[in-house]
Amino acid sequence: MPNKKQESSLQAPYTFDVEWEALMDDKKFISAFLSEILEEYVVKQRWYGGKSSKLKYIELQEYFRIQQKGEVYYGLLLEVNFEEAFYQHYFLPIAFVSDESFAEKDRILPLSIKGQEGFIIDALNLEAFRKLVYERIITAELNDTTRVQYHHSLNFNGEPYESSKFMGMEQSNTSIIINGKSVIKFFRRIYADKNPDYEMSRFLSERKGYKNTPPYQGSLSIIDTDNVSVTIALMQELIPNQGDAWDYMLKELHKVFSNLENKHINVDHLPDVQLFDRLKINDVPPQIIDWAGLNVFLKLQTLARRTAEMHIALGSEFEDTGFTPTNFTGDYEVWLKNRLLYQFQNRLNTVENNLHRLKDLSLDLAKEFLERKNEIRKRFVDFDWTKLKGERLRVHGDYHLGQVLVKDDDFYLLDFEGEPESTIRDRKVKQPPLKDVAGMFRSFHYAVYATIFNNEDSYPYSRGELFKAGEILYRYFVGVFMETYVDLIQKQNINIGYSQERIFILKYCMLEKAVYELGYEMNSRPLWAVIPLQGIMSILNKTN
Ligand SMILES: Nc1ncnc2c1ncn2[C@@H]1O[C@H](COP(=O)(O)OP(=O)(O)O)[C@@H](O)[C@H]1O
Ligand SMILES: O=P(O)(O)O[C@H]1O[C@H](CO)[C@@H](O[C@H]2O[C@H](CO)[C@@H](O)[C@H](O)[C@H]2O)[C@H](O)[C@H]1O
Repeated sequence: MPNKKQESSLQAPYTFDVEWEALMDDKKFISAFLSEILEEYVVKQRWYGGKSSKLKYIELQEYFRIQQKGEVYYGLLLEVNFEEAFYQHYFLPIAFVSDESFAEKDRILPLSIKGQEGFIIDALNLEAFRKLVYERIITAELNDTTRVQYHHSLNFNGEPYESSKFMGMEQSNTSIIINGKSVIKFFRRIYADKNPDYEMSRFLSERKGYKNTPPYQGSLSIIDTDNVSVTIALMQELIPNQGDAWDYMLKELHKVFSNLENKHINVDHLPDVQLFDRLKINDVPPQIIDWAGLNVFLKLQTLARRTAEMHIALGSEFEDTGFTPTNFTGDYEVWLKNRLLYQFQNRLNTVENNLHRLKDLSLDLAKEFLERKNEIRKRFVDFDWTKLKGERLRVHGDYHLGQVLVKDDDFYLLDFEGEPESTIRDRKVKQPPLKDVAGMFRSFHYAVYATIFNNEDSYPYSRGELFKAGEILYRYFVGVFMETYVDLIQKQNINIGYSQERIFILKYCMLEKAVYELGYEMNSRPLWAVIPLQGIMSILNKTN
């Protein structure tokens, strides 16, 4: 493939004799802007997901105008090409400002156009831009047939714009809070399709009236040159909250582990239970309730109820083929195995190449992971669709405690974009709903081990005892969640399979998730790789 990197042609001070409205048609500007300016700018952004690969060149895939009453901004769709022979698309909205005080952050380029000095900046920094997008959404025509399409839900009457600010959370997209009541999430990584977050948000809240996700309010999408609708932004109601369920769980677990000492608990005397056994609260032994407290189990029941209700809504569609439930098939089996074996090979390579970055327990577990590769591979191959009687549905796809907001005594489910590594098509494939449940169980396991590793010194127990107590607690969490989830979903006639099928799918999906997580952690926070490694071994070592 020819290297498209352009020769340097843009000289500071960057001066152009065209209006801002015509700048994007200036080929000299475009080629220099992409190769000299954006290549440096993009790689430094929090939202840029190509940091572990080598950028080759950037192309402008397309651009569109975001405009109102003579006020013009450009939405750029950038195609970032990598030396490793793949590419990613990113959305970057740009504005030209002549007042330096508007260009304090995310300044991309100083330039002079038609004698007017100023800066190109990321338009999201500009209140006028955020206001414009909000106003265009709330005043959108019902059937917008233009290329840049704004949409608002008929359930939503947008109030006049008053204020906006960045959400300010650690996130891979960029969310803006409007009037303290709405959130507009501008997707940064763009796929040539409707974003699953948009599709699921609209389907669940607008079409099915599911209450425990932020109601869909509106969106911005473009019709690209191939006539495909590409989601650029999603607007939802802001849910006032007390943080996410991950932080909530870590606080609860710290109390539970501290109780080991406070309540003089001998870990060897804690009653145990089989993983996946269904438990009503009354089935949880008094010693366990005394140790962990009743509240956390009640909360898990609520979370299980909200999860089941989400799947009941997702399984109740009979018209829109993107959502209608379906069965297991041979094609699904081939797709699944190909994907998982490819992912597993990638994880083996990542671990092999990064062993030098691991030590102590991580290193021991990573070596065991490599030694047991054939056993793991066999588990992935051991999937026979003819034995499975349950349904497949559209699912959350990346369900974990960090995707759940805590509000009073209830939970709200967020971020239906799916696993960041999967292709957009793979994210829309219907899956057993237990895949989400398995994701949540992995998250419980994560939270248990994160609590132990974060606070080990403050619990006067050996690591072996803490692991043992943690695994027991985890099994009770799983059991209580299972009982509420399975009971509710079966009452609503969603077929998640017979008892052995359910356990098979949960184990299969948990191994899949833990292997996925191993790659995620090795790439983003290697110190955490010990948690999925511990999870993989705990799944492999379970005999039943
Ligand atoms: N509608 C909402 N109401 C309240 N907080 C929200 C809402 N949407 C997102 N958030 C907050 O922003 C964070 C990031 O949102 P998320 O959709 O997960 O973005 P990303 O896809 O960029 O990770 C969430 O964890 C949550 O704390
Ligand atoms: O929230 P994202 O959609 O970006 O999901 C990615 O990042 C998650 C971490 O923030 C990662 O989740 C893993 O770590 C969580 C604790 O931080 C834990 O609760 C999850 O169970 C575990 O999978 C997720 O896998 C990744 O896709």
